[in-house]
Amino acid sequence: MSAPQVVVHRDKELMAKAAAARLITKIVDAQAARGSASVVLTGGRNGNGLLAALAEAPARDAVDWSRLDLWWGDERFAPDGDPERNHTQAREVLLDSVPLNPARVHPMPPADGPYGHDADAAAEAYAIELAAAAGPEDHGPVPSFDVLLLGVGPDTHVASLFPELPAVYEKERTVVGVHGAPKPPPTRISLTLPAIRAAREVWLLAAGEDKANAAAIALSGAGEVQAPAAGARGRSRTLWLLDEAAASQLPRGLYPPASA
Ligand SMILES: O=C(O)[C@H](O)[C@@H](O)[C@H](O)[C@H](O)COP(=O)(O)O
Repeated sequence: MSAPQVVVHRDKELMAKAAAARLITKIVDAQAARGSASVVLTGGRNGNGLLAALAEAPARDAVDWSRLDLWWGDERFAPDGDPERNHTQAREVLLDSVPLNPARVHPMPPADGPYGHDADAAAEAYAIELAAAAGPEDHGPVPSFDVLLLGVGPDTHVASLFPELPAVYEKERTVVGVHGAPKPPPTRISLTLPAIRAAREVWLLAAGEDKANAAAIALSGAGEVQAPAAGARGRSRTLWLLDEAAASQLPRGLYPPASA
């Protein structure tokens, strides 16, 4: 597992733009090297902020959108099209305005789909879909995602893995149903830490004063059960993208701010 790198930007707007530019380059390079790219999206303000910046990026269409595989790190278990769903929000800010191949876009099952209101069955179905997309060169029953994006909660949660709740202890399954999440809605679907750690690169996004404590805890050696963000590591890279407010409690000696 790669040790975290930290890049600090002046504010959340610049962080979103810089992260979008970084993601475009990563996707273009992966497509040049392997013919396609795979990215795992995250929900929340910072995750959607990155997608909105991507939609406006001058280099946006350097990406061959038809050869991009999109997955989700977590989902609020709500009916298809519900404004609360991460998939709905991603469509609104970016996905509906770029020429993706729908067969390569993999939203997590909605609550009114084939699994009804059974989040655990929906999670199992997504795990099967991931396993079907994995190849012999991949690390376990998930594809080797080029970039797995994660927003970070003020309690250090990532995806829908909340401190000390059952999902963060999962070591075998790649996708689980989440019940009683402290961040509404209470019922969710989430990749587990083993699935997150199969990614080539994991990028964690945190902006704002309310994330400063979480970033400091996760980057100062906390355990993954108490601080799930601390367990979100990529195989070859773990990158924290912060604004100055979210970086304000980091031990300066460890992570001097990079260029703003
Ligand atoms: O479904 C969700 O809510 C997200 O996937 C969640 O993990 C989010 O990324 C964090 O809670 C940070 O959210 P903010 O960026 O809005 O603080």
